[in-house]
Amino acid sequence: MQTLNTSASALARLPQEWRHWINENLARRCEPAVMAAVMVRDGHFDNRLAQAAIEEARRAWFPQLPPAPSPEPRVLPRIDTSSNRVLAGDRQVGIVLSLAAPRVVVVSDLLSDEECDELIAYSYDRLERSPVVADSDGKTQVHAHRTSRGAMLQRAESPLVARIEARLEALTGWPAERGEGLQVLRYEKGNEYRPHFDWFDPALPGPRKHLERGGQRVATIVMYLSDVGQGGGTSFPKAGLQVQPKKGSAVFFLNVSEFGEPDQLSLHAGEPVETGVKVVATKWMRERAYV
Ligand SMILES: O=C(O)CCC(=O)C(=O)O
Ligand SMILES: [Fe+2]
Repeated sequence: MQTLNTSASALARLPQEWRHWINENLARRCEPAVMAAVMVRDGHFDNRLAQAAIEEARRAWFPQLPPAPSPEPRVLPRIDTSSNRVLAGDRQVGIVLSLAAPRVVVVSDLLSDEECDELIAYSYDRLERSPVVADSDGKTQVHAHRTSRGAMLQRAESPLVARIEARLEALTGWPAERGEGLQVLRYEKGNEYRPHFDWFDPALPGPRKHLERGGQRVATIVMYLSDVGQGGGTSFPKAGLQVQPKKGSAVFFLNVSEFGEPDQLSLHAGEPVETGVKVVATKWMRERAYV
């Protein structure tokens, strides 16, 4: 990733072809936020730099266009990591690890063994090969990068599901309504979820469609419903961090920066399971109500 000093002229620091590209796209009335997303994805520029350069170009070349609203810090899901225990509604949860960037928190004792077993049994008959979102049209499709089987649950579809969602709401301060239903995933030997982002790329037509309903996926919590023999960790390659599944524990992470923009550091993977079976329940938290 190119991170350049944004205090001097951001525009002057860009390669000429990118200055041209900005000029052409401003002329086409392209949205600055989408332009910045393309620059991050294809030019590997820092988001701040891309935004500063686009705004500078607008002022210099297209003063008649309105300025892009300056990004403001967002209220995001958060877990209180000021002590080693936190009350999550009906249950005391342990804080095991807290990382600043990317923001990752590992918690223990989020679910009881009985709750884990009940959720596995409850969803077992509904498991189907897990899909990914296509870049072109946003439809879901199976892909070699994601080989687990999974079941998409509705919010509050059973008393157990509702209880877990209420606990997550208390833990993260994020209303259950601003989130998709739980997704139970089962990984058998060799199954994995290769490195990916949970955020939708606003620069791609398919994922962009998913932003219309509920906005960005701002945070994720992956709850481990089983232990696993070997392999199967949740890894964050850009942070050199790996979290090994432990029944009842969970890993929470933010997918966006404090300004709500896609965070490149949030890249993560479900490593291939070598022995045993890994079962998780993922909750994707959205910017707004997901209805
Ligand atoms: O299985 C894992 O450890 C990660 C799952 C994941 O990344 C997801 O469900 O988005
Ligand atoms: Fe993920």
